[in-house]
Amino acid sequence: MNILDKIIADKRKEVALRKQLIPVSQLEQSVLFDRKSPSLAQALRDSDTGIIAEHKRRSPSKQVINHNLNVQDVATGYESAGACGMSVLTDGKYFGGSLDDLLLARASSSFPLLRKEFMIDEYQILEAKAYGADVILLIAAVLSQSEIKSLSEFAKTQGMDVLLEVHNLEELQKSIMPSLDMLGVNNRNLKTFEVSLDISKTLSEEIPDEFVKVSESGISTIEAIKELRPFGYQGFLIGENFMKTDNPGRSAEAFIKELK
Ligand SMILES: O=P(O)(O)OC[C@@H](O)[C@@H](O)c1c[nH]c2ccccc12
Repeated sequence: MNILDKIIADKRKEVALRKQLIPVSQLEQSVLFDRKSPSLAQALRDSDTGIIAEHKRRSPSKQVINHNLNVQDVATGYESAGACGMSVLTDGKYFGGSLDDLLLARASSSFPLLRKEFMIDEYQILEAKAYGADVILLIAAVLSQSEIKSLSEFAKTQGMDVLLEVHNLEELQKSIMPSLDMLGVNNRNLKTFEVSLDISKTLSEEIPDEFVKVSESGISTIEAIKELRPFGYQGFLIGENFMKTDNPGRSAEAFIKELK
């Protein structure tokens, strides 16, 4: 079993239990449920920098990134740095995150928040909303075409933006559909952890113009972004490069300033 299969097997068990613990009717009572979600896709279109900054304590590829931070400070820092939005890892076992991280980020910011999670069930979309997210991620490597369709259409009925992530042409071709807002190319292979920006470059021409193009992972320099922009990318998802520092907000601020 590769790591991605393991993550999904664990996630199925987790979601089954969560559904029993907190029924949908209770999620819908969240005061955050009736918020109007700001659009990340629109923020990226309107931006001249396009940074989506991530909160990630650890990952299967890097055991420890940073365990000393407070997610509220990170959210405040990213927002005042001028990031278009923030991605919050909510998976506990592999990434050290939680739904509470999302809630705490929401409590101290008002920019678009992406729930970074392995989504396999509509229930998780309602959870995302109840805990303050505006955007969901769908990963083509772990979903069928019909799952992508039903989950993305459901998210749209909830007023949320959808970022669909691919890593190769086959995943991209099965995924293109009108219920997506952004297409993300993950430069990291989630099965082998190999990173190459060339993936973003080669897949870019296959992404129709109506979607906002996002390049994800392994971005640590201004040069990388300048290299990717001519391929049509308007969004850049950056985690480790900010999170490995003592003050991710300040690191993001310096990065964004230099990019302008
Ligand atoms: O830390 P990086 O290399 O800047 O990467 C951020 C983000 O792209 C990465 O965390 C990510 C992209 N797709 C994912 C799917 C699940 C978990 C994590 C991810």
